Amino acid sequence: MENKDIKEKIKERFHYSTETVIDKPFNWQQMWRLLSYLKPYSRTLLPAAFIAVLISAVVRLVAPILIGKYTLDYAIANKDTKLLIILVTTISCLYLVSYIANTFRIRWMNMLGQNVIYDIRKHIFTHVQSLSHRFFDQRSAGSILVRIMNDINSLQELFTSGVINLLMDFILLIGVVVLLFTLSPQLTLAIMVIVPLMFFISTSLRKKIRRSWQTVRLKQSKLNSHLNESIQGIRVTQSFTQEKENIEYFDGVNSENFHSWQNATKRNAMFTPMVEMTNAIGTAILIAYGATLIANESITIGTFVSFAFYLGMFWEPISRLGQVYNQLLMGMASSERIFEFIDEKPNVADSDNPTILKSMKGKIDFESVEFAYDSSRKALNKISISIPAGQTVALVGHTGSGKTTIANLISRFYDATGGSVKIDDINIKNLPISELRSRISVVLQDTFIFSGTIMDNIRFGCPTASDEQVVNAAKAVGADDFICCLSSGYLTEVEERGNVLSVGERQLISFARALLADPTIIILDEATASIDTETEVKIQQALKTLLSGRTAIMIAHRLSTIREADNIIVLDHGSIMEQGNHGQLMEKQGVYYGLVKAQFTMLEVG
Ligand SMILES: Nc1ncnc2c1ncn2[C@@H]1O[C@H](COP(=O)(O)OP(=O)(O)OP(=O)(O)O)[C@@H](O)[C@H]1O
Repeated sequence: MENKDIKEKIKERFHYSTETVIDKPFNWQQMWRLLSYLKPYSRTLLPAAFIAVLISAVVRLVAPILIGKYTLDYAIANKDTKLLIILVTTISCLYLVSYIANTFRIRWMNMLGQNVIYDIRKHIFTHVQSLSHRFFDQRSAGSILVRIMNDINSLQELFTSGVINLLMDFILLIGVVVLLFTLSPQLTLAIMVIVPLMFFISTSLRKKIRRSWQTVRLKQSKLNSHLNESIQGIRVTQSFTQEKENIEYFDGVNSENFHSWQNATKRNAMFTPMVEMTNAIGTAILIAYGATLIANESITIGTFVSFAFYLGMFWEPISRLGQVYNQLLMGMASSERIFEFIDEKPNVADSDNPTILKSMKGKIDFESVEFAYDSSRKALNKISISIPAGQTVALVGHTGSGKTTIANLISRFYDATGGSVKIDDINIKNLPISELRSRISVVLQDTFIFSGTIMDNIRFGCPTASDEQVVNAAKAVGADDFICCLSSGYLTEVEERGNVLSVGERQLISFARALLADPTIIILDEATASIDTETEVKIQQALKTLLSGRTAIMIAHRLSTIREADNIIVLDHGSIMEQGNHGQLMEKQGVYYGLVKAQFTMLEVG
C-alpha cells in the first residue's frame, strides 16, 4: 500500500463522528438563557458590580468637560486661579473615586464570573450523570470532557469581563454621543458619517468569526477525544507498535486545531485595525472641520479639546464592544454546545407516577421482549423468560447473542423497544429508576476501580457501611487474604481503573462491593472469567454466600461456573434456543450439550 493510502487508512481508524459544527443563527433566546445564570447573584454581586461600573462611567464622562471646557474656557481664559485649584482638586478626587470603583468592579466581576462558571459546570455535570447509556454509546469521553472543561472555560471571560464591559461601554457610548451632540451637533454629525461604514464591515465579519470559533471548538474536541483514547489505549498501542501511526494522527489533529485557532484569531484581529482606521478618519475630520469651526467662532478651544477627549472615548467602547462581541460569539459557540448537552433528555426516565415498592422479592419476567441498539439490527427477538424470586439463571450463548443486553434491560440502562420487562409483576418502566437500581448489583468482567483506597472502593456498594462491614464483605468473598498482603491493607491507595491490581483481584473487590450493597437481584456478567481455577473454587464458595436468597443472572462463557444454576438459557442471535438445568440440557443433547462438549475437548487438548 502506498504511504498516502496508509495515512488515509489511519484517518479512517480514528473517526469521531458525533462532533459536528452546530450552525444556528445568533440566538437572543440563548443569550438570555446564558444570562439567566446571573440570576442567583441579582441581589448581591451583580448590583454591587453595576454600581461600581456606573460610578467609574460617570467619572469618565464628567472629567473631559471639566478638563476641556471649564479649565480652558473659564479658569485659564479668565486667569481664575481659585477656580483652577477647585477644578484640579475635583478632577483628582473624581479619578481617585473611579480608581476605587474600578478595583471593586474587577474584584466583584471576577467573583461573579467564577461563581457562574461553577454553577454551569455543576449543572452540566449533574445532568450528564443522569443521561442514559445510549448517550455515552454515541460519544467519546474526550468530547464530553471538552464540553465540561474547555467550553465552560471559554464562557469565563465573557462573565468576568465581557458582560460588565458591555454594560460599561454601553453607558459610555450613550453618554459620549449625548455629550458630543451637546458640545457641537455639526461636528458630531460630520464624524458620525463613518458609523454606517463601520457597521457594514462589522456585520459582514460577524458570521465568519462565529463560524471559525465553532470550528476551533470542534477541532479541540477531536484532539481531546484522540488524546483520551490514546492514553487509555496506550498498552494496546505499544503492544502492536502503533506509536508512530498514533503520533502521525495526533500531529494531524493537533495541526488542524492549530490552524483553526490561527484562522479564528486572524479574523478576530481584523476588528481592532478596522476600528482604528475609522478612528483615524474621524480624527482627521475633527481636526479639519473643528479648526474651521474654531476659526469662525462657532466653537471654543475648550469645546474642541473636550470634543477630542470624547471622540477618543467614542472609539474606545466601540473597539471594546467589538472585542466583547467576539467573546460573545465564542461564548455563543460554546454555549450552544453546552446547552445541547443540557437539553439532552435521558432515553430512560422515571414515569410520571411511579409505583413505590415496599420490598422487592426479585421475580423477573421478560414478556416478548424486543430490543435494538440501532434500527438496522435487533439484539433481542421476542424473548420470554420467567425467573422466580431467589433462583439463579445462567445465560449462555455465542458472542453477540444478546446476554449482556438482557442484563442491561433488567437494570433499565436501556428500555425494551417491544414487550415488557417485569419485576414482581410490575413493569419496570413504572418503578423509580434509582430504587430499581439500588436493589440490583451488577458485577462486570471489566470492573471499574475508582481512585481512592480499597476500603473506599468496596464501600462504593453502600456508602453508609462501617469499616467492619466492609471487611466482613471482603472476607465473605475471599478478598481479605490478598488485601491484607497489600502495603497498607484496606487503606492502600489504588489509582483510577486499579491498574496496580490484577484483573482477578479487581474482580474480588467488585464481589465484595456487590455483597455490601445487599441487593435483591445480582447480575454477574462474565464475572468469574478472569479468576484462576484455584481461586475459582474459593469463588464458588463465595458465590454461594453472594447469591443466597437473591435472584441471580449469571452470564458465563466458562460453563463449569454455571452447572449449579436452576435454569440455563441458551441464546443465539437474540433468540432463546433452549432452556433447562444442566442435567436436562445435557440429556437433550442440543446446543448446550454441544457447547459443553466443545469446551471440554478444548480443555483436554489444552
Ligand atoms: N451499545 C451498543 N450499541 C450498539 N450495538 C450494541 C451495543 N452493545 C451491544 N450491541 C450489539 O448487540 C448485540 C448483542 O450484544 P450483547 O452485548 O448483548 O452480546 P453478548 O451475548 O453479551 O456478547 P458477549 O458474550 O461477547 O459479551 C451484538 O450484535 C452487539 O454488537
